[in-house]
Amino acid sequence: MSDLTIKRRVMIPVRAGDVMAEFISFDGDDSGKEHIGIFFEGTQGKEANSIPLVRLHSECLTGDVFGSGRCDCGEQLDEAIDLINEQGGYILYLRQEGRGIGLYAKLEAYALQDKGYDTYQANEMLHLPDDGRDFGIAAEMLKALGVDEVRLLTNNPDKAQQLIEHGISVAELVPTKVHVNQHNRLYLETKAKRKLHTLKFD
Ligand SMILES: Nc1nc2c(ncn2[C@@H]2O[C@H](COP(=O)(O)OP(=O)(O)OP(=O)(O)O)[C@@H](O)[C@H]2O)c(=O)[nH]1
Ligand SMILES: [Zn+2]
Repeated sequence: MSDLTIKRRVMIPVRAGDVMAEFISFDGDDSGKEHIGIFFEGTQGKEANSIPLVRLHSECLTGDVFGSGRCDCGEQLDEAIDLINEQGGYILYLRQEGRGIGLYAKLEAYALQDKGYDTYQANEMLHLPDDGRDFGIAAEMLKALGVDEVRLLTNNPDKAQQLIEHGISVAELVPTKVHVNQHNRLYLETKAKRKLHTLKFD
């Protein structure tokens, strides 16, 4: 049983009102992180996809809000809104900035990357975990939402693994596009090598 319960559901017209999204808060998460569920009803109708498309999106202020070219988070979030608004499902916006190390530490890691270290070496030099994220909270959020089976939008097999370990069925892995630019190629290649992300480059 999940200890999380839904606290509030509020409709917010996003993308300048083009897309209706329901933002959902939760009670019962001791971390105080304020993870958010975002529900999209789906423009294709319920019959098209009975299993919700779900993205576990780790917060990235630089990418999500400012469109940073150092990563692909902003583009992935846009892609997720497009697809999930069509097909119906949820974005779980997880407050796991910098793969869980926080924004200030991510900036420290970026400063080291500017000296030639890769993303994972930089975290090691800061004595921080290369990935401090626990996706168990996402499974609890899904259970509170009454969702026990998902189609998961990700290139990160660890997310699916962790959901399954916490009792959520993953019916399908839906890959995200590879949003490569002149700044983030090394970051994406490192991710593919170190984290077994399934990224297909041109
Ligand atoms: N520590 C650290 N975190 C980063 C760096 N670049 C991006 N991030 C964070 O990485 C998180 C996104 O995770 P990724 O590993 O890019 O992708 P993923 O979410 O595991 O996998 P996908 O579902 O395929 O997108 C966000 O929280 C970003 O803030 C970096 O250089 N160092
Ligand atoms: Zn990012």
